[in-house]
Amino acid sequence: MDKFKVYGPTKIAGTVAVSGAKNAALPIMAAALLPNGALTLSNVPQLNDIRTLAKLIECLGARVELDGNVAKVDATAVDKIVAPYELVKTMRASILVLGPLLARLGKAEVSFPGGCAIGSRPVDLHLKGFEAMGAKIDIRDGYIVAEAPAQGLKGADIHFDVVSVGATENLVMAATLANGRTILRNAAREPEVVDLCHFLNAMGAQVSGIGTETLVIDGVEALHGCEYRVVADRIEAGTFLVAAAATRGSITLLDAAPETMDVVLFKLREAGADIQIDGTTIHLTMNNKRPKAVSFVTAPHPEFPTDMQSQFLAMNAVAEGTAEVVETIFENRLVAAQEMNRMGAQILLESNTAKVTGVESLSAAPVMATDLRASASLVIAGLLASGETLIDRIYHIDRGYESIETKFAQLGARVERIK
Ligand SMILES: CC(=O)N[C@H]1[C@@H](OP(=O)(O)OP(=O)(O)OC[C@H]2O[C@@H](n3ccc(=O)[nH]c3=O)[C@H](O)[C@@H]2O)O[C@H](CO)[C@@H](O)[C@@H]1O
Ligand SMILES: C=C(OP(=O)(O)O)C(=O)O
Repeated sequence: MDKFKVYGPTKIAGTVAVSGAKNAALPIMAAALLPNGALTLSNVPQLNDIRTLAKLIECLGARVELDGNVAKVDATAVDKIVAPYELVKTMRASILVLGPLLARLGKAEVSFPGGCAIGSRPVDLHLKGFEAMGAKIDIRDGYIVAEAPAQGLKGADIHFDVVSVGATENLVMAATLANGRTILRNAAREPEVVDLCHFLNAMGAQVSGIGTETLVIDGVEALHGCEYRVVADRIEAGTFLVAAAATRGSITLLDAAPETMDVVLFKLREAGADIQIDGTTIHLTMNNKRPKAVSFVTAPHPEFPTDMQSQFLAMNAVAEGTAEVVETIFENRLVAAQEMNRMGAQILLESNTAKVTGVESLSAAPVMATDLRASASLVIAGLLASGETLIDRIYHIDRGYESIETKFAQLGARVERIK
């Protein structure tokens, strides 16, 4: 299993380009099962999760070509309905083939998904939504076995009890080819959901209310191929900005989507960062100052994203003052705190709250990455610590960050992969 050796302390300084968003590219590739005709997707990040999803849609009968950051997909011949455990187990987003398969072929058998161990992550909202559209759902041998009525899924008025990115995505995809109108209430408004909806419309779908909590989808007969560019990754961008802020450094991010990052930019400014935005370029400098501790509560978009919580925890660990970080989305997502404490941080965990008292500096220790963003936060902690921090289980990072060690090298930091 690969490890990272991070050399610290170091200060981030330099320019780096932001990749396409993993969490937009994944649903978009699942939605690529919907149309008759060829698709060309650009700005697709080169990640293990993308390769896994490519394999998954290939095994359902799609033709997929991954070439650098371009994915060509032709799902005209899709005819298989089983998404097998071996592919689905590593990745949460695999559940997103369920909606497109049901809409396109009227049947699907999808293994229960894996993904980061950040909580129990049920899929009840997805299944309830499909049932409201007329599907029959059974659970057999660890698989979700779903079947649409003979005449196809029917439009429905669905209210989500909890805001769910995945359930919104799955249902919006299924609704594009359903009979009649579907209304999704209390829908997720994350930029990745917005990007998926724009992609669906580029293929001829009729989705309105995009970016609001009520999505209205009028089913169409068929979707067609198109060319589409995936939105920039706001979480990758945020991760590099926090690394710069925590290390009292400066950074220029190219190809970013600052309009998707309001609350993160706001919190970084509260921490003392000087941030300038020029189109898709973001400049941040700390003017060599220590960051100030910032408190926040994670919640669905447009509130503070849970996927940025651990990185801010690392910054708070060395910030001036104290902060309270409350995680409301996933019950097991503050685990990086314990690893940071082993590096000298002072973080007190009480249920879903982390109370952080900033210390002057951290010291290197062997640590274990337990999920994707926790891993990224441990890299940031490693940059802050004096000595060589060895991070185990970095396969999580490879699921979600394109060439992270190369990008850190461009920023003057030494993050070495040990095979
Ligand atoms: C591949 C992808 O895009 N992953 C993102 C997606 O995950 P994912 O789509 O899994 O997250 P959801 O938005 O669905 O989860 C939000 C909350 O709803 C709960 N829930 C969800 C579905 C369901 O059927 N029942 C239920 O109770 C979850 O347990 C969680 O507490 O959104 C999360 C929240 O922004 C992000 O952290 C993940 O990075
Ligand atoms: C939790 C994440 O990913 P996944 O939903 O794929 O586990 C993430 O991107 O931070």
